[in-house]
Amino acid sequence: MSVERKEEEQQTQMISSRGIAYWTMFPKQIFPTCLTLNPEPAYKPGSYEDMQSEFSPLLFSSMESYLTPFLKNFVCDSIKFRQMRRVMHEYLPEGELTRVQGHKRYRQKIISNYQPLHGELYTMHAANFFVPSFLKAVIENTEESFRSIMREPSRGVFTFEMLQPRFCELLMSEVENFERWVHETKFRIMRPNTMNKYGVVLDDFGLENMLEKLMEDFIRPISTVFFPEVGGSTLDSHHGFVVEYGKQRDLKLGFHVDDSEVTLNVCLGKQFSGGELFFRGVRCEDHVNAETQSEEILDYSHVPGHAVLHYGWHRHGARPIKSGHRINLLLRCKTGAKTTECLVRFDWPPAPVSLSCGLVEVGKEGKQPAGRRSPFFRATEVYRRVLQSIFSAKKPFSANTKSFSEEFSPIVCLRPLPQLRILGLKIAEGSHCGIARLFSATNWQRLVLLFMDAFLSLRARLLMNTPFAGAGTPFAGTTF
Ligand SMILES: O=C(O)CCC(=O)C(=O)O
Ligand SMILES: [Fe+2]
Repeated sequence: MSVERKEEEQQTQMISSRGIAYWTMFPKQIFPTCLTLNPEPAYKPGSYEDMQSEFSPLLFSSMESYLTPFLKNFVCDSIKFRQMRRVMHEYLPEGELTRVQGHKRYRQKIISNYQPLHGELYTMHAANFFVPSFLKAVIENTEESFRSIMREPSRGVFTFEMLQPRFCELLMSEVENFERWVHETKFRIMRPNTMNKYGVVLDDFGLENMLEKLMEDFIRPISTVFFPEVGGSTLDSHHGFVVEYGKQRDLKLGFHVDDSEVTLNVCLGKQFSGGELFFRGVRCEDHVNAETQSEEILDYSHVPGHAVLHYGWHRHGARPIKSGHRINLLLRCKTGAKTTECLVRFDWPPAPVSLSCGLVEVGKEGKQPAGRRSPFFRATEVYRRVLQSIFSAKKPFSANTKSFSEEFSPIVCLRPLPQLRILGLKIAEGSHCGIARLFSATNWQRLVLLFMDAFLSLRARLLMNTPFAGAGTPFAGTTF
């Protein structure tokens, strides 16, 4: 019996005991409409921790508020669970599930064979890991406390002392031990990214939970203050690894942007010269090669124990190392991977905006609530990702996202995905453009909800199974 079938039966049995088994037999027929346009803001979703699934329980919780009222009112969580799981499967990109499962097996294989050297690294011991000034600032958790330990040598690049020397030593020694094990067992490991031939992914050999804590309890509070516009307060997934430079290691790192909203880069050691980190301004994907303004130029020399925190889209690279050996801990943090909590509603007029570089800078003259910094919006990137996520599912049109505005504005209806429609979406026309955020989640991408354009009062949403409002009618039926 297939796993799926078996699971289905088990679930049916479980539900039968409550006398409503038949609901689960024909889920699609019974519930052709599963999700609604508007989540209920005050809705309290249930917990899906106990449900066996390939998806994160958080994903189910966050999706629950988008269920139709009919489904939401069901007392039986299994029914909701099944419906949501069905929708996720329907919209999951081909191969994604296989990839995720393959990586899970890869990690399990390492973790069940590799013997850690320093067990104390594997759970968060803040007092042992961080320098007191850093800890104090995070505990106080105010912009002032963070600024009191930080420098901002270039806009959006923050540097501060963070890790205790002993922690750095232990982590480097653990990495060395892991590499020894890899060498001895001839285990084929995946390197942190395509640019590094050396370095290891810390999440792959057991440090995932500790690094998740590092992101949640230490980096997210800081990002909430300094990187709100890219979802700093909702960072919910990370990629943690070390990079190594030196003789018989990587020598430098080319100019690039990270696949992250916010990146933490901390030097662990050891002795070295050269290898400076250089920054050249934040750009969206379409403009990564655009000119650099003089005020965007920053060269930074790494100091062991000291951290740099920056936008993932801040263009940067590392200069060649001249001597010695440099090891850095990298934590690339992303938002929206696990939950849709990042459905941030921009509640102030975002005007004026400019799309000259796809990087929308908002607010110089615009009104902003006190305490908010003038933010960047990676509008082009957001649109691209929204479209890509839709297109890659079924390829309804030739996915030339650049000509999106001519092709689809102002009303978009993705016919081959009849349930998915974006209405009233006006993109990148002239000098005005709304604020749009992609609230993606690994598997939730097909279900992208979204967007608003407060400036133009246009609303664009990705609709699920809701009636088409009719071409030419800006969708204005709802407000956030
Ligand atoms: O070597 C460094 O400090 C930069 C590393 C980096 O930017 C990366 O791995 O993405
Ligand atoms: Fe990087």
